[in-house]
Formats: sequence, structure tokens, C-alpha cells
Amino acid sequence: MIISIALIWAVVVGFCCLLWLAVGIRRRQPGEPAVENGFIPYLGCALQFGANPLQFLRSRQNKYGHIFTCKIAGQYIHFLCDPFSYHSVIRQGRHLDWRKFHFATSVKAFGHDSFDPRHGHTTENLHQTFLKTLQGEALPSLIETMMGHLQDVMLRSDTLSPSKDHWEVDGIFAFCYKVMFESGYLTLFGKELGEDKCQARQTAQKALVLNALENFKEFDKIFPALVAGLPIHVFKSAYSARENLAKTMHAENLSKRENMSDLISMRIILNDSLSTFNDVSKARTHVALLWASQANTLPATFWSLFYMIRSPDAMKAARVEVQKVLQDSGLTVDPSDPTLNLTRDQLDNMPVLDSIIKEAMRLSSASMNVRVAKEDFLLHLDNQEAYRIRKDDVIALYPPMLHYDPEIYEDPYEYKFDRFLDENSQEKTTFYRNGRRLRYFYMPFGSGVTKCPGRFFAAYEIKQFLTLVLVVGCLPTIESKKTLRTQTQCGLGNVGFVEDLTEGGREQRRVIYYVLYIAANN
Ligand code: HEM
Repeated sequence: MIISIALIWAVVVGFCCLLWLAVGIRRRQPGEPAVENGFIPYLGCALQFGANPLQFLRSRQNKYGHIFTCKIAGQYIHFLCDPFSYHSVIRQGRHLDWRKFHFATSVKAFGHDSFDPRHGHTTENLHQTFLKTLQGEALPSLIETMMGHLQDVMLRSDTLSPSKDHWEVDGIFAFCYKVMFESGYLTLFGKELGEDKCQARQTAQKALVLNALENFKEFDKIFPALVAGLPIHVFKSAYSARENLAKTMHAENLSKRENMSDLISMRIILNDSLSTFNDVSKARTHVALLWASQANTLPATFWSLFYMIRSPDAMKAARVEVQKVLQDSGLTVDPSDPTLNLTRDQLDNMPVLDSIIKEAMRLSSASMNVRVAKEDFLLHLDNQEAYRIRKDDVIALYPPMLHYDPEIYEDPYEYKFDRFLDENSQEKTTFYRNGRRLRYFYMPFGSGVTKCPGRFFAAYEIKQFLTLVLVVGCLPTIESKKTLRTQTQCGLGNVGFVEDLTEGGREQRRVIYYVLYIAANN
């Protein structure tokens, strides 16, 4: 009996294996890139890729050359590794559909109805909405609002220091997340009506934002799994976190807020006038925007600050630059009421901070650029080779391949704050590979038509944050707590960083504390 059950199982497993070999794996056709199916049905190479994407892609590049195909979570993905061919993908855009992947991912992750006009739920041109409300003329007011909120959160509110008569100690990561999330949230979604006049409402508002941050973090943790195709219901707490966020963004709640950004007010109007979304779906579209505006900005802010305070040269150059901009504009900071307003022009005049941020993002960003083939076509590469691509296959560019290429960036694993400065200390825009000038050398914001529409605002808000930390804080780089106390007692400021010398471990896990001494300024 036992033997016959074992035999049945062996036959079933054998049959499944044969079925997988027959239909589950792709055989390379003439003219196609080399293909790796991986060993695990459906997942393909997903686990190896997920463990260390850069190492995985480099090893395949060495084996197959500029382009190769991997099966990952049921999709055939063509990885293009030659930076000179990136432009070819963008030039041959007519064969590629960027909306398919983006809209489908958003639906999977956030649970709203599709934004793809071809699906009939809305006629909104979302791309145009983003360009109109996040770029050009929309920027000055976003910058001004953000500056106000950053200062409220860092200097006046009790987000960072619930008690005003003692030092607060927290991780630098938590510090960046709290300050940037609250400021960014209020900049996009505004404040509750009449909040300024009522202490109880202020407290409730603060709780709402901090709660939103917790929900955001819970949801953000599982985002890669959702993109890979796992259903959100597998992750119970992330699902309820997302739904909690959506509840706060129902029409009746948003209607109680004032000073909302153009982005959110316009989206509310367009949701109501051009879509057939129900109320829950509408609220979820706002959660998607909250996520897009924060998910990359928060880590980018952390890494920018982290690398800057670890490099005495970066700190020195940043301080000099900020002081010069303030002096040239006749701005002085009164330590007893450090309020600062920086215009877009002043922020544009900070190439050192720009380079500090870019270098941190070069080292830390890892988002992939993805397009889907609309039809079978021939992809022409820069070296005149051409490859057959099948309909519905994905073409992917992985920016860390560029960002860690030693032929482009000397000592690519090293942080060099002035890497993006030229010999005149202005923005460096020319990078070469094998003596040939590169068109694409820095891509944390994506490329082509899908390039992040919030990229200018993102750079400004991180710059504003760093400027405030440099100006109103006393930043004794990373020294001992003793030095910090001495400087702070001079009344120079209220934010400082010290290294916890007792903690070891991996470099980026080193604990660095920020210390706030709000009492001095209140
Ligand atoms: C350092 C911060 C940021 C980084 C690194 C970043 C990066 C990206 C990337 C890689 C994409 C996808 C591009 C593609 O698929 O090719 C994207 C899309 C997007 N980002 Fe950002 N982003 C940042 C900040 C922001 C901010 C502050 C906002 C809004 C206030 C924003 C709004 C968006 C939106 C709306 C999209 C979707 C665009 C579309 O599908 O048409 N991002 N971002």
C-alpha cells in the first residue's frame, strides 16, 4: 500500500516536471538574447536576483554580454547592461508600453481601480496632472510650504521632543523619517481646518500624522513583494495599515483640510469629474501618491545626512556654501528664533549640497526602470547588434549597474561628496566610459517618459532639510558627546549628532544619535 502511494506521488511529480519542461521554460529562438529559466518553477531566478541583484546581473553580464533574459516571478525580463544602449530603449519607445507595468503595479499594490484610460474607469491623463502640479510654476509654492513645515516640525512642534526640558536621544534614521514624513505629508495634504487655534486639534493632528507614519512604514516593508505579484491579503498587518491610511483620505476627511497642494486638490477634482471610481478607490489613489512622495524621499534624506555628517570635508564645504548663500541674501539666523526662508533661486545656488545628495543617492538608490513590449520587435543596441523581443516581455534597466561601474565612477564604493562637482565647483554633467561621453550616468529617478515627476521637489526638500540642520543645528560632525554638550551649551543650536561609541556592527548600522535641546529656543 505504502509503495503504491509513493509510486503515485512519483508519477505525479514526474508528470509535473515534464509539464514544466515542456511549457514552463523558454527556449532561446534565433536572434533572441541568451535566456536563464532558473530552477524553480514560476519563480525562475527570483531568489538569486533578490539576494543580491547587482552581483547577479554582473555575473550574467560577464557570461552573456550586454543583454540577457531571466525568468523572474513568471515574467521574462531582458536586462540591458550597456549604458550606451539605454538611449536605444528610449528611442524605440513606440514598441514599448510604460503604462502597462506602472498602472498594473499601482492597482496591485494600492487596490484602486485602474488608471489606464483603456480600462474605462477614468479619462484622466495622470502624467499631465503630475507634470502640472509638481514641476515648473508649481514648485515655488511647494518649496515655501515645505520650508515652513520643516521648521515647525524641527523647531516648534513636539514631534521630536515631547518634553521641552531635557535632551532627546533617537536614531538618525528615525529623526529623518519623522521630520521629513510629517513635513512632506502636511505639504501635500494640508492641515486640518482651524488646527492653529486649538491645542486639542493640534494634538489630534499630530497623532494622525505619526499614526500615518507607522502605517506607511508597515505597508512600505512589503511593497517589493506586492510588485513581485504576491497578493496583499497574505500580509494582514500591511493590508490593515494601507486601509487605515485610506480611511484618513476619504473625501469627508480631506474636505476638512486647508492649504492642500495643487497635486492633491487637482486629483480630488479629477477623480470626481473624470472617473467612475468609488469613494474607497478614490481614497486609495491618494494613498498611492502619499507612498510615491515619501517612499524614496525618506531613505534618500537619511543617506544624504548620514554620509554628510561622516565626512568632515563634506560638512565643511556644505557649511561654507550655506553661509555664503545666507550672507549674499542678507539673511541672518537669530538663535533664539531661527526662522529661515530660502527661495528656489537660493536653493539652486547650492551645488555642493546638490553633489552631497546626488552622491548619497548614487550609492543607495536601487529602483529598476521597466518597460513592457507591446509587440514582437527588433531591439537595436548601440553596437549595431539587434535582438528579437517577444510581445509582453519586459525590458529592464538597473541603475546600480551604472552607479557602481568603476569605468564611470572611480572607486565606486567610496563616498566622495564632490563627485558631482566640476573644477569650478559647479554641477558636473560630463561623465565618460572608455573615453566616450555618456548620456545616462545617473538614474535614481528613472528615465524617459516615466522619469519621476517629483524629482525637482525631492531634491529641493532634501536640500532644505540639510540647510536647516546645518544652520539651526550645531553639528559637531561625529565627535564625542562631551564636545556636543559644550557646543550646545553655547546656545548655538538645537540639533547635534554623536556617535554611540559602544555600538559596532555593520557600518551603515552604526548608531548615531541626534540630540535636541528645544528648551534653549523656547
Ligand atoms: C529622492 C526621492 C525620490 C526618488 C528617488 C524617486 C524615484 C522615482 C522613480 C524611480 C519613479 C519611477 C520612474 C520609472 O518608473 O521610470 C518615480 C515615480 C514617481 N514619483 Fe518619484 N521619487 C522621489 C520623490 C518623489 C516625490 C517627492 C514625489 C511627489 C511629491 C514623487 C512622485 C512620483 C510619482 C507621482 C511617480 C509616478 C509617475 C508616473 O507613474 O507617471 N516622487 N519616482
